[in-house]
Amino acid sequence: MAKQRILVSDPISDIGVDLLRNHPEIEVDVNTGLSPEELLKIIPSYHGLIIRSQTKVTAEVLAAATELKAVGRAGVGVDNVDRDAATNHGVIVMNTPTGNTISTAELAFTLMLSAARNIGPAHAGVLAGDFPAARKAYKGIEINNKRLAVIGMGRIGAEFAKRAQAFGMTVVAYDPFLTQARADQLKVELAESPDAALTGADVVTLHVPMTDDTKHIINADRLALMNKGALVVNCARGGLIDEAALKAAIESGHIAGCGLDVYEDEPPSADHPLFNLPKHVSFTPHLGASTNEAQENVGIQVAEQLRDFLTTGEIRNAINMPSLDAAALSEIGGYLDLATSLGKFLAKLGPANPDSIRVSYHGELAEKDTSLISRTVLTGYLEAARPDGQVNIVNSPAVARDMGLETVESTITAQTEYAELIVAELRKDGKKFRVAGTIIGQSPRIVEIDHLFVDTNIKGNFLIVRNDDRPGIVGLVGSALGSAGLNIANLSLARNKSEGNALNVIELDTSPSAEIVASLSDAPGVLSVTAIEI
Ligand SMILES: NC(=O)C1=CN([C@@H]2O[C@H](COP(=O)(O)OP(=O)(O)OC[C@H]3O[C@@H](n4cnc5c(N)ncnc54)[C@H](O)[C@@H]3O)[C@@H](O)[C@H]2O)C=CC1
Ligand SMILES: O=C(O)C(=O)COP(=O)(O)O
Repeated sequence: MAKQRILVSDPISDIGVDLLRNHPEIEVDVNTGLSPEELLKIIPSYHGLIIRSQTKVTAEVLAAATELKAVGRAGVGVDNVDRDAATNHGVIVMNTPTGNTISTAELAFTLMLSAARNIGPAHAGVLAGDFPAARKAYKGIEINNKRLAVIGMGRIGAEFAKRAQAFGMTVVAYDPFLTQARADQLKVELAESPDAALTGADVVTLHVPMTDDTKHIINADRLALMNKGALVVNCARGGLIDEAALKAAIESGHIAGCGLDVYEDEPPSADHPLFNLPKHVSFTPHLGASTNEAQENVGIQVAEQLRDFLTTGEIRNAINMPSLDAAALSEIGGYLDLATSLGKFLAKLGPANPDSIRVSYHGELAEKDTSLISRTVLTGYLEAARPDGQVNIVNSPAVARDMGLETVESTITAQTEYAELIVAELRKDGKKFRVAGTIIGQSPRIVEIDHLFVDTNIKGNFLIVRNDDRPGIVGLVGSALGSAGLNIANLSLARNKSEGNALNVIELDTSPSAEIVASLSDAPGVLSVTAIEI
């Protein structure tokens, strides 16, 4: 295998970089602080890209990244990656969701306390020699017995809530994906809307991803619902807050102040409107994940994830693919080659312009997570149409969707004569065409083509011959192949008695020429000949 080249374009821990450097199949370049133009220029030669929040992985970068297979985000937020473009280009995007949870929760909590107690302005006052003036100016707010609204009760939100409860706050959460059971476990009140959470709140802290739905989730109307003298804390993403509305609410005296780690535009300019407020403000430069511990965690995790994906195909923490850890990969890995082959057989033998592609599972396989096998069948099918590497397991569902091809997966526990069976089927205008395969011993086999039982390898040069079911035709085909110097490695015959025809799956040592395929097609009694190379 040629070496996999990884570019690390934002600073990650040395331990993570060394882990990649020490792998014999990986070559790593650390090149941080690149301009967008510089990144565009060098990205075409890399298979993997490791980033934090600075590097913008735009549609333009992804279009230029012709060899790129994976982007690894050492951290949580992937709003700096054009996820749809990545998926369309077949690039997997992974993050490291757990490594910086505690650090970020701790910083957000610190920002709340700092804003409440004027730590920033008071510190500056002491250093400026204004001790008595600072003592007078910076009377604070207690958080004990106050009502905290947490918007987004995921990993960081939950850690913040635990700390707040320990400090005597009552907690209300708005998170449409939070179950009542989890809310009960966390001992938090569950609000039905952001408005309900904010009404009567003394502090709000934000822990949601930045999406079209969450942009400006904190606006003038919602700030007005909070209690007078409330605080706003944001350690998630700047765009969650309408900063102009926040500034106006603080200036009006309704909101006391804010603790912010993130800004609508980063880096913010020195004359950012919120920076000239006199008190109850605390600002940090996007430091949530910047601790020794968090950086070591996410640096190691991202390096391991990228290494494993590029060298073994294991998928962890992907945001545009189902994940597949080593255990699951070893459980279904053997079926992936079979799945590719089923897809390719469908493409060559099935009807043109089908309406849908279906994959169904019989036997024990029906109880496993088969989503990657189904994707692989689909990918094998679509690769036949786009053999230039444009389709892979990441983008095949999107490609199918764009083509209007419906994809269906089903599991059928009814037994077949095989312990496990994968059936891949194309449907068009109500008509069905199917190919089925299984693993016999250690060996994946195609065992059925269009309801006729065969037994053949999944890879090789195949000639699929349909002919009248009468004497002499197999001999005729065999001698024609022999005269063309083509050696038969395996032959599987099936007959369709009711229709009076037969199917031969002939495996050859070398691929047949177009001329021999054409001349066999014209032979008497031969109905069709298809060459498939897998
Ligand atoms: N300042 C910094 O350096 C850091 C910032 N972050 C940011 O913190 C945020 C949260 O991170 P985690 O807690 O690890 O993520 P998470 O995925 O564990 O939690 C996010 C929560 O938001 C909820 N959610 C999604 N859409 C929502 C909506 N429309 N309204 C309300 N809730 C919604 C989800 O159900 C989930 O529970 C992310 O945006 C991440 O980018 C994370 C780490 C460091
Ligand atoms: O993990 C996140 O979402 C963060 O915002 C951390 O960003 P950073 O890796 O410090 O650039």
